[in-house]
Amino acid sequence: MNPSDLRREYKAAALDEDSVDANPVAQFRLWFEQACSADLVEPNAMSLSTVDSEGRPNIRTVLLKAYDDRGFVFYTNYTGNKAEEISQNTNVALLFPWLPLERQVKILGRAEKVSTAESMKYFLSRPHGSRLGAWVSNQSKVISGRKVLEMKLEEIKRKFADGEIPLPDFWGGYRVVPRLIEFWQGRESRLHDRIQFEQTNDDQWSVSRLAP
Ligand SMILES: Cc1cc2nc3c(=O)[nH]c(=O)nc-3n(C[C@H](O)[C@H](O)[C@H](O)COP(=O)(O)O)c2cc1C
Repeated sequence: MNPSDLRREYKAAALDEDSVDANPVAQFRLWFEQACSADLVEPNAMSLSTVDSEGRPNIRTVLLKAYDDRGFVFYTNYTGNKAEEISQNTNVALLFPWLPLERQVKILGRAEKVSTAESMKYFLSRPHGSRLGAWVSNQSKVISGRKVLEMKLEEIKRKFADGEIPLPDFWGGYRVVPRLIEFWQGRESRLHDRIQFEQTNDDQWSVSRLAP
């Protein structure tokens, strides 16, 4: 298939300054609920972009696990590449590609670790296998083969055979505190709607429409 032959008009919906919620987190909630109701695969999947110490970007998918006016939370290993990059530069970007709804949401902000209590609460809510998995994976490190993971899993199972699986001290959440949130709704003839919220100095949100 030639990618230049792939073409589709976006006609599903519109977004304008009058109908958008004045609070971008409330607007996010509306679209997130619609993404969940539309049965999208992993509606909470988002691309997370970081930069390394030399300003080179990196990207990967993570899962949104909580959000409110304070920001957008995901969980990960605190020793992997993304954590290393965040420790050097807290500026990150998130992107939700809700393509069947002809929508994307972009969030720019600063990543900060959530409290241990918050990570603990989430960790204990995870299924048994996921809790074991957090202990097994030395995230982002080169390993000689899958066997390494399987052997480590057996070791960890033996170690915690008699009780609860505790929160590893190298695992937890980050909250992305937003300074900019953009809602993109596809429209006909590529004249898409882009409504951008930007944080002002007095903690308010200023709203603008951007050209597509
Ligand atoms: C659908 C999907 C969901 C994912 N969710 C997470 C997640 O919530 N946390 C995480 O650490 N990695 C998650 N991953 C794996 C990451 O994309 C990535 O491979 C991993 O975090 C290592 O990234 P890093 O080496 O840049 O630190 C997910 C991958 C996919 C495809």
